[in-house]
Amino acid sequence: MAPAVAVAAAAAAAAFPFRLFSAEARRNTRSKRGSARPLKPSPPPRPSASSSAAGGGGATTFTRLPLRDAPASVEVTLDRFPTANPEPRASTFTRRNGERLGDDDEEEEEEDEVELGLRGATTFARLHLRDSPDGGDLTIGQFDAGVATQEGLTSRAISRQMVEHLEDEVEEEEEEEEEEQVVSRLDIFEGAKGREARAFLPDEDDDDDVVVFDPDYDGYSDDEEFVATAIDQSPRGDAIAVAELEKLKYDNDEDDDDEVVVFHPDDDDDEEEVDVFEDYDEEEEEGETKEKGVPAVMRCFDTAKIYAKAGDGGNGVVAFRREKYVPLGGPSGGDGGRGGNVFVEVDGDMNSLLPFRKSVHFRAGRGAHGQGRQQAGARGDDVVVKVPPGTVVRSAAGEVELLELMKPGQRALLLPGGRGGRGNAAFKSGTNKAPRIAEKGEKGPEMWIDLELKLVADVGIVGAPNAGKSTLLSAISAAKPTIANYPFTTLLPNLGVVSLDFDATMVVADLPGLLEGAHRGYGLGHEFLRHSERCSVLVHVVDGSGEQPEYEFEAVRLELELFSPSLVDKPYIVVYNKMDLPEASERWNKFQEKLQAEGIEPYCISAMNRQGTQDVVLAAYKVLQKERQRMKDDEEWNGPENLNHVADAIKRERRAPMNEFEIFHDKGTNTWNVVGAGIERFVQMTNWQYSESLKRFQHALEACGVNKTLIKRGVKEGDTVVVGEMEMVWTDEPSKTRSSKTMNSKDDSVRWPEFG
Ligand SMILES: Nc1nc2c(ncn2[C@@H]2O[C@H](COP(=O)(O)OP(=O)(O)OP(=O)(O)O)[C@@H](O)[C@H]2O)c(=O)[nH]1
Ligand SMILES: [Mg+2]
Repeated sequence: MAPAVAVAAAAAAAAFPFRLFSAEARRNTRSKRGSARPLKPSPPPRPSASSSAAGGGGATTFTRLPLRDAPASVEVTLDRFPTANPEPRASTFTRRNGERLGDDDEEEEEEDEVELGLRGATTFARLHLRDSPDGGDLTIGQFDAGVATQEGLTSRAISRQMVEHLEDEVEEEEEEEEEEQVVSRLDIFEGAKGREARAFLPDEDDDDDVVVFDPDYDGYSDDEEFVATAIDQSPRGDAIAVAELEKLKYDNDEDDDDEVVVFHPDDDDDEEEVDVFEDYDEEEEEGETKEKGVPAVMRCFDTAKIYAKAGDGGNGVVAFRREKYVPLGGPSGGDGGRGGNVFVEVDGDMNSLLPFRKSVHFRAGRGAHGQGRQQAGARGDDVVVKVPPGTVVRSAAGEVELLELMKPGQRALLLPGGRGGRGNAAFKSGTNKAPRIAEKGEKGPEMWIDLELKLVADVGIVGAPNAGKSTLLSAISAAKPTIANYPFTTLLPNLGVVSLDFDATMVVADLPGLLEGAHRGYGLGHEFLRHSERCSVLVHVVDGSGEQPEYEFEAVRLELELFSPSLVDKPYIVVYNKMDLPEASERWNKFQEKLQAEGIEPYCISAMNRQGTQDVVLAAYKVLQKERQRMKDDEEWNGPENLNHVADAIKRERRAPMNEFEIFHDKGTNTWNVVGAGIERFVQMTNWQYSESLKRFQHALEACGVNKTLIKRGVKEGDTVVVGEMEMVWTDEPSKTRSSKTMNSKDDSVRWPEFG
C-alpha cells in the first residue's frame, strides 16, 4: 500500500483568511441537499501552543451584519492580522470570489466578493456585496495576527475557525428545519510545504467525490476507507483532493475519528493518517514560505494530470479439437485479442483542461481471451482522450515532453494495446504435436500524464495588475472580460479575436496581472505566464496613473525574464495607458523619453475611451505577420511531425530481444536481478498455470544466456534470482531433464508471480 499521508492545515494565510456567507443563502443550499447526512460537530477551538507563543492565542471574532442594512461594500480592518510579518509586502493583494451560495439558477445566484489586501502593516478586507438579499446575516470573521505569522499554523487555525463557525451555524439552524442540511466541501492539496486543506461551501455543479489519490493503486482503490478517487494535481504535481463531506461517514459523536486521507504518490514515510479536523494544532517544520493557494478552477484550467492505460491483451488458451471420428484432434486454442489503444486527439471545441478535473482515468478495453476452435478473442475498445488545441503532453514520471498538439483533428497513438497471448494452436511443432501451453496477454502500457495547455493566442497582453489589460482587450475585440478597479480582476486568461480585415485576424489573450515576484509565486499571474510563451507578440500595458510607470514597466519585464528568457526575446509593444487621467498625461513625456533612450517607441492610449488603441492593433499585427512568416519558414525546414512516436518507442521496446539484459547483484541479500525488456515481457506473458510453461521458461533462460552469465558472475547455490515478477532460487544440482546447471524451481522455493 502506498504510504498514507496526513492531511491537515489550511490554505496560506493570505489566500483564504475567511469566508463570507449569509444565512439566507445557506438555506437555499440546504434545501437542495435534503438527503445529506448531518455534519460532524466540531470540537471547541484549541489554540495551539506555538500560536499563543506568538502572542495572539488564535483569537477569533465574528461580526454580524444584517444583510438588509449592509451597504454595497464593507471594509473591515483586520488590524491584528499579519502585523508581525517580518516583511509585509505592500503588493500582496489577494482577492477571492465568494462562494456561490444561491440556487443553480444563474439569475438568482448571489455572489459576494472578498477582497483582501495589505496596507502598510495592516490587513484589510473589503466585502463587495452584490444584490444583497433581503434577509439573512453577513458574518465577518476576524483572526488573530499572532497566528498568521507562524508557519503553517496560521492558516490552519484560520481555516479551522471558519469551518467551525460554519458548522456551528448549521447546527443552530438544523433545530428549526431538520431535513435541511448544509454540506461543506474540503479542498485538500499539496502546497509547497506539506499538505493543506481548505473548506468550501458546496459548488452546486460540482459532483466530485471525496478524493483519495494513490497512483500505486492505478488510481483506483477498492479499499473501504478510500471514499473516492483523485481528481487533480497541484502545480507542483502532487495530489490534490477535493472532498465532499457529504460522502464521508459522519455522525454526531464528537470523538468520532472520521477522516479524509490523502495518499501521496512519492512519500515513503510510514503510513500516517491524520484527521483533518482534529489535527490542526500539530507542529509543522518552520523555515520555508508556503506556496500561495490557488483556487481549483485556476489550477485545473491549464494543467491536468491523467492516468492512461492501454488494454491488456487477452490470454491465449489451451484447447484440443474434439470431433466425432477424429480420436486425436490437434491443438485448437485461439489467441487472445489485442488490447485497446489510447489515442490523444485535439478537439477544436475545447478550450481548457477543466473537464479533466472530473475524469482522470482513461483505460482502453482489454482484449478478450481466445477460445477453442482456434477462435481469436475480440480486440479491446480503444479510448480517445480529447484535448484542446495547444496541449502539451508530458510523462508525469520523467517530465519528458511527449507531444505538442496544436491543430484540431490531430490524433496521436499514445499507448498501443498489449498483444494477445498465443493459444496452444500456435505452439504446435514437429516435436510437440499436442502442446499444453498458451501465453497470457501482454500487459498494456500505462502512464501518468501531465497535460498542459498553452493558449494558442497570437498576441498576449501582459502587465501589472489593474493596468487596464482587460479594458484594452474589450476595446479592440468583441470579448467582454470583467473589468474592475482592483488588482486581480482577471483570474483566467480571456481570449478575443481582433479583425482588421476580412482575412486579417489575430487572437489576443488578456493575461492575469503580474506582480513583482510573480516568478516565485506571488500573486496569480505566474500561473499563466507560460501561456505567453506561445504568443508571437506581447503587448505590455503600463498603468500611466501609477506612481512610477517606468519602474512598473521594468519590474514586469524582469518578471518575464525570470520566468523564461524566451519571453523577453519575443517582439513586444509598450502601451502606456490611462492617458485620459491628468496624472498619467503628466508623466507621459518622462516615460516616453526614458524608453526612447532604450530604443523602445511606446504608444500612449486611453483604453477606456478607445483612443490610440487602433494604432496598437496595427502595430501588433505588423509584428505578428513577420513572426508568422518566420514560423512558416521554420516549418518548411522541419517537415511534418510524426505524432505516434511515443507508441513507436513503446513498440520498439516490446521488440527488444531477450538476450539483451543486464544483471545486478545485491551482495547483501544474495539476489541477482535480471533486467531486460525482452525477458521481462516473456515472464509477464508466461501463463504459469500450464506445466509446459516452466520448461519453456527454463529453456529461454538457457537460450538467451542468462544462466551462462549468472554462472560466470559466480552465482551460488541458494542465491535468489529475480526476473520481472518471477523470483527463483538457484541450485547447482543438474535437474532431471537437463544436464547443464540450471535453476530449479522447487515448490517451496518459487514464489509464483501474481498476475491479475
Ligand atoms: N481612466 C482610465 N481608466 C482605465 C483605463 N483603462 C482601464 N481603466 C480602469 O482601470 C481599472 C482596471 O482595468 P482592468 O482592465 O480591469 O485592468 P487589468 O489590467 O485587466 O487588471 P487585472 O485583470 O486585475 O490584472 C478599471 O477600473 C478600468 O476602468 C483608461 O484608459 N483610463
Ligand atoms: Mg484584467
